[in-house]
Amino acid sequence: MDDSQSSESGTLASAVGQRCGMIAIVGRPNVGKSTLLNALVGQKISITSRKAQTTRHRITGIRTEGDTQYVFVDTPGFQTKHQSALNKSLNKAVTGTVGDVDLILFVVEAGFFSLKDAQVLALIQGRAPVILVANKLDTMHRRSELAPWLQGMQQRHDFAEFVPMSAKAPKDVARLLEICRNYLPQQGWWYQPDELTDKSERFLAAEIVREKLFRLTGDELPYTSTVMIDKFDEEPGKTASRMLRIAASIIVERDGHKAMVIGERGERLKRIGTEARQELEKLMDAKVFLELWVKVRSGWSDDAARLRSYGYE
Ligand SMILES: Nc1nc2c(ncn2[C@@H]2O[C@H](COP(=O)(O)OP(=O)(O)OP(=O)(O)O)[C@@H](O)[C@H]2O)c(=O)[nH]1
Repeated sequence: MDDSQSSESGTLASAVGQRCGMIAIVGRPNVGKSTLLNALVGQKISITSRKAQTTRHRITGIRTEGDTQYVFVDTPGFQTKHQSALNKSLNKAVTGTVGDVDLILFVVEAGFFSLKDAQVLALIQGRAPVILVANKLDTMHRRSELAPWLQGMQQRHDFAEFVPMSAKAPKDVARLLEICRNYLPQQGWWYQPDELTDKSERFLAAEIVREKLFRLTGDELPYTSTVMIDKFDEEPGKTASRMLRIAASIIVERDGHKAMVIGERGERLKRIGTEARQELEKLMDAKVFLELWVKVRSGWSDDAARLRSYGYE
């Protein structure tokens, strides 16, 4: 057997028996989508909060377990308007392969079904198989009401399965993962098995800067503006805590947008940097040094506007 043959069969051999597919997690705000996603992926990759609507963007998490690679999408009400560069590129990679998701986890609170839940359910009719995840089971006081409630739910949609559970109970999460596996096609993995480590933090850094950028500029800034992470280095710390050096570029279309982002005497950019740094430190449990640049896409003139936001400010 010559070299080319052996490497080819090596690739095939590695894909045999593998499963891989895309799973969308949908539901109205506050039902626990982010909590579930984090638990399924096994790492904090999505921002959770008691406040509704904290998930602004689609964040994809990848979990590789045994023979299966699960690619998760967190989609608040199928919002597509504020898509990040990350998600666009991930989506491109993924849609090229499958066209659509393989499985939808429709998350509701066990025992409840509101108009908002119905609106989300209407969006997913006729798509991939849908599993009803009846989350927050731990908060349901009368368990005897579960069976009739589930029966009522079956009238609303031809759900593939019902999974009453709590996203906060690891055993429930492991069971859900096993169930999901059955819906993923047999095909080779799209990502490295260890993907979702440094990279996801890098992605997350861009998401957070982006979130602060849009929140602090209001509706003024066009959504064509993007954030790119130029540097994401972990420094070997002298102390036990981690130390991250992150440099990011906010890329805008026009000089006028650049001025808008920078604000008067650099105030707005400074605030974006400070708020992003504080949140990153909390999420990544690290001391963060964040450097932000504002660049105009045409020409990439990165002359002015640099902000250093040091951890010891
Ligand atoms: N008791 C209990 N609380 C849960 C469970 N899952 C999530 N929560 C809580 O519900 C709240 C909302 O959870 P999130 O994961 O942020 O909800 P979300 O659906 O992502 O919300 P949006 O980002 O607004 O779309 C948080 O306070 C979670 O801690 C659960 O199984 N049991």
